[in-house]
Amino acid sequence: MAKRLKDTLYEKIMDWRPRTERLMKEYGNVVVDQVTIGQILGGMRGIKSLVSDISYLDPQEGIRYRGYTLPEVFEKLPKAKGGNMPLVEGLFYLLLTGDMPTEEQAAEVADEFNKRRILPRFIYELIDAMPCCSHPMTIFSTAILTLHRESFFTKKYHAGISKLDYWDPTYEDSLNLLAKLPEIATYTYAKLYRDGKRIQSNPNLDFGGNFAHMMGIGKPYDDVSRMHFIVHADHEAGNVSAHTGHLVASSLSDVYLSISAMVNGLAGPLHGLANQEVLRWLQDLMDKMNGEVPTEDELKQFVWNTLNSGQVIPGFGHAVLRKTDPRYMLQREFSLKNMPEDPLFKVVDMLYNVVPPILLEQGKAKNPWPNVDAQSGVIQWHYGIKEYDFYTVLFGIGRSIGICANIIWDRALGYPLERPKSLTTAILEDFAAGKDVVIED
Ligand SMILES: CC(=O)SCCNC(=O)CCNC(=O)[C@H](O)C(C)(C)COP(=O)(O)OP(=O)(O)OC[C@H]1O[C@@H](n2cnc3c(N)ncnc32)[C@H](O)[C@@H]1OP(=O)(O)O
Ligand SMILES: O=C([O-])CC(=O)C(=O)O
Repeated sequence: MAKRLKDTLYEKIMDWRPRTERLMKEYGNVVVDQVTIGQILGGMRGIKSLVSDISYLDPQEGIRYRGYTLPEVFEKLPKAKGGNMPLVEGLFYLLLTGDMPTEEQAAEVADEFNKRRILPRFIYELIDAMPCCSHPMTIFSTAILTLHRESFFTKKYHAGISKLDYWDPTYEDSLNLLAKLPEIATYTYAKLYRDGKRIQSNPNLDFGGNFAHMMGIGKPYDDVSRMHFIVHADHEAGNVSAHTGHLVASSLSDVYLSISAMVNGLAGPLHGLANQEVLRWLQDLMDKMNGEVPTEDELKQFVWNTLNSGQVIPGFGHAVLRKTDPRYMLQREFSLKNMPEDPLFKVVDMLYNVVPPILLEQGKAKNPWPNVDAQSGVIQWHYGIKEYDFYTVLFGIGRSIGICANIIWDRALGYPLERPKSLTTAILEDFAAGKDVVIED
């Protein structure tokens, strides 16, 4: 019998703690980076000031989860029965422990999720009570926030638990929350777009398979869901959603408060919501073309019109990446294999060639290449989810997996309250003038 996940995690935590403690005690004064006025005013781009061992983003290569590139993750994780894609449960095991799980280890996570997936009645009532025009992300975030009253961490904290044990109830909260997300999302979808007609969850299915089942969409949507959740799980610690989750958790807000906050960050159009924006923008284009696939010249004109009206091209550019996003490539390969004749995919594929030279010619974007959001929505559209407002909820489910793993480790390693120092414009002007500015730490 393999060791239980929680025991494995505990051992890893005990091994890791001395590394962090030693860095802090013996090397706390080693300089890693310097900060310029441009960075302070420019959204802190490039400042090396966060730590996460769950994933690492190389500007050229893209994301690695626990050292594995995405193709390696997809190749090595245990696959779902009757599907071609890996189990989301296995990904959670990998992100949490750094070990590639066996089938048995992934099955243990599936079992844990299954035991915890039932939603309290008040969440259904809450979703039912939301105004009909609410954005699905608002409902998703509110439902997660409302689950806060279930927090095991908060109860333990009030009971006086030791700091060294914070990770344990955080782990329990994380599993309890992750297990419930597919039900929250699919109930929201049914309520908003299917007159409340929901499909009950099937405890015999895996996370992705059950999600597809509750959405009422047949194969290969189970694999599409698994791929989607895995691809979106983590993108190191500085992106808006991950950073928000970490920041809020740093005040010892529990996982429900932290994940609800991270979902709100994800819901912005420069971040996760860009996948919805891509579809909105493409639909606008298709309307103008009366449903016909545009010619390359028409597409170029549409891209220029968007730029000339002062808007961004959704799904292109990135704050860190300087090459085409491997998450884009992975989904593109899936599309070429499974839906090459989809008219919308054909336009997305044309954009792949058309947009980068235009962004280069415009000369503003540091990265003219497509990101994950340029490809994810068109796959959902192809398999029948045309309500693109819903797409970022799917992103949110995936991202919660990575951020819960991050928050558990934040607690395990005792990362403190996050509180950088802010300055005034006048102080920056003094720095700019070369004055001898002294600011007490
Ligand atoms: C999951 C994700 O979050 S992936 C990103 C999803 N977001 C999008 O796809 C939205 C479109 N892309 C963008 O707006 C940007 O590329 C971002 C927000 C992702 C990154 O922003 P930054 O790090 O500031 O990008 P960068 O340094 O290249 O920006 C420089 C200039 O190029 C512009 N630019 C960057 N990308 C684009 C784009 N896709 N279309 C038009 N202009 C762009 C910026 O708006 C900025 O203009 P400004 O000087 O007038 O302010
Ligand atoms: O890394 C970023 O800034 C944005 C992104 O692609 C993500 O969070 O998935």
